[in-house]
Amino acid sequence: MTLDRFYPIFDDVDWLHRMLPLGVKLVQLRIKDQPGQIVADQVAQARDLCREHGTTLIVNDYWQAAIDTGCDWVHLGQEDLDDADIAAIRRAGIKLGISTHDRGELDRALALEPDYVALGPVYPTKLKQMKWHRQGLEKVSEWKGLIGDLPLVAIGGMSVERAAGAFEAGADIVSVVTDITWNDDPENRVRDWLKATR
Ligand SMILES: Cc1ncc(COP(=O)(O)OP(=O)(O)O)c(N)n1
Ligand SMILES: Cc1ncsc1CCOP(=O)(O)O
Ligand SMILES: [Mg+2]
Repeated sequence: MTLDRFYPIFDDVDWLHRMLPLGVKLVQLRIKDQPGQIVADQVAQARDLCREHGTTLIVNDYWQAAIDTGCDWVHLGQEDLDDADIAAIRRAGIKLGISTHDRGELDRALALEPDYVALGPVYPTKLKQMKWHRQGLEKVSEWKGLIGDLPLVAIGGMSVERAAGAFEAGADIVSVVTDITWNDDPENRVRDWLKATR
């Protein structure tokens, strides 16, 4: 299993309807602050759409919805791990990506045998307030040295222009939100990302 190098994140399945036809092959559905039924509907729609397009879907946070709808991947942060039933996720055959920000978190993640590790924010992010301001490319290289063959996702303040540097530093995959969703022409930005990561 090889994940695509371009890993955009969207907060609603409407974005997937727009972006998957352009050739996105790896995507995260990151829903926040929605009632359970909306989450379940969105995840089920995203699953079907991703199957149609041959795209790998990663469900953020909502691991139970991912199990219930037969999804293949979830992404969990450190706080999500406090409540998640990792054994149930694994019993369902679901693969797992985990966020990390420091060595303690990386050790905790590695003990769970994740299918990828994410490091962020590589650059400052405008998406959300975080305890960490900027990890830098040096930390991307350090993380790659520590995790070896396990795929490393670089996230936080990433842009088309910054992607090559992250790959050179050791990232296998670059993940991005606002460089696309806050762009005046998100479709065109995705086309640029696809060119830069193929
Ligand atoms: C690829 C990727 N990396 C990191 C995150 C952040 O996850 P988390 O720390 O749980 O924060 P939220 O995204 O849930 O706010 C991610 N979603 N994806
Ligand atoms: C969810 C998350 N986790 C670490 S950085 C980040 C935000 C990424 O958003 P952007 O690509 O807009 O900086
Ligand atoms: Mg989370």
